[in-house]
Amino acid sequence: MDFDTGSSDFWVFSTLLPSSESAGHTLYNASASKHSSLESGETWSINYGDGSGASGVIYSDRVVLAGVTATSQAVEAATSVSSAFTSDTQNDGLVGLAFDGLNTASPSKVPTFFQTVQKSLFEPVFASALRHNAAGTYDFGWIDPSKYTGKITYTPVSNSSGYWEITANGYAVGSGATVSESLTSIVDTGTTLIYMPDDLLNAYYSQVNGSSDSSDAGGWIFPCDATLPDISFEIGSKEFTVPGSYINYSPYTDDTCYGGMQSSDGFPFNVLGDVFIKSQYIVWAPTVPQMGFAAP
Ligand SMILES: O[C@H]1CN[C@@H](c2nc(-c3ccc(C(F)(F)F)cc3)no2)C1
Repeated sequence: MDFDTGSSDFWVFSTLLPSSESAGHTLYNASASKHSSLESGETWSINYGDGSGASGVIYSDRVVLAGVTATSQAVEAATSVSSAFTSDTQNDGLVGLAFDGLNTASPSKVPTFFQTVQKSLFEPVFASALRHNAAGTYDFGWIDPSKYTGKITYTPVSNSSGYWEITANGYAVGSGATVSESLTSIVDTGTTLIYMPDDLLNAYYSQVNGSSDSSDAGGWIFPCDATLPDISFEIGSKEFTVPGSYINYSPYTDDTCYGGMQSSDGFPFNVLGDVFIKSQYIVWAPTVPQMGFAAP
């Protein structure tokens, strides 16, 4: 399952899909499930930032995820998925972890898995400990002191948009001075890269010899052997640093690489995606709402 703090639908590949769309996936079969019942009249249809999407009907069923049991969870069963989902055979559905506003169920919205279980948890929080080039973890219901160092710094979340939206107060490139700039950003585990304004990108990539904003590549590229400075974001009163090596996202040509931080120009907000999220231990507390950040 793909855990996505940028959406609020809990959906799964199902036996209701045509086999051309479900080949290679593990399928939810409501009719073979002891506790399932159709939520008649309820449908859902979602589109993601990259244009992919899925739609279907809704059952309630007993769901166990990460050892946490939802005795009656709205399970959005796909009857149609876009080709990108069919091709991503590592993924049999999405666990939306954002707020109500983004749920696509109609005519009535349905709760996310976390909304269903949060009252039963030791603490109504979940925490992400994603890692660079290594498996990460999500914890539900508790904060694991073995996964972070120092103090957790909390910052308020604005959830009126349905997203985990925070405002960073500035940034620093490498060991440079902090530039004060209000950066309204969503923190989205389902988005891979960091997306920030052009002035920040120019300040950053100007420190990378041979970098350029390439229309062919669709963003900033640089020589793969370039030394990349760290980028720090000021959240609350503290700096949270992404190691420069995380900004070397992927090879573009034999010797040029594509940046893990690209332009948010034209977006309704900036995005702190996985390139940022995996540099921190993050506590997600929807009942406040607030988020906590600590170095891993
Ligand atoms: O919409 C925003 C909400 N969070 C971001 C997000 N995007 C996806 C996604 C997952 C899998 C695929 C596919 F398998 F390749 F199709 C595509 C998109 N999951 O979260 C963007």
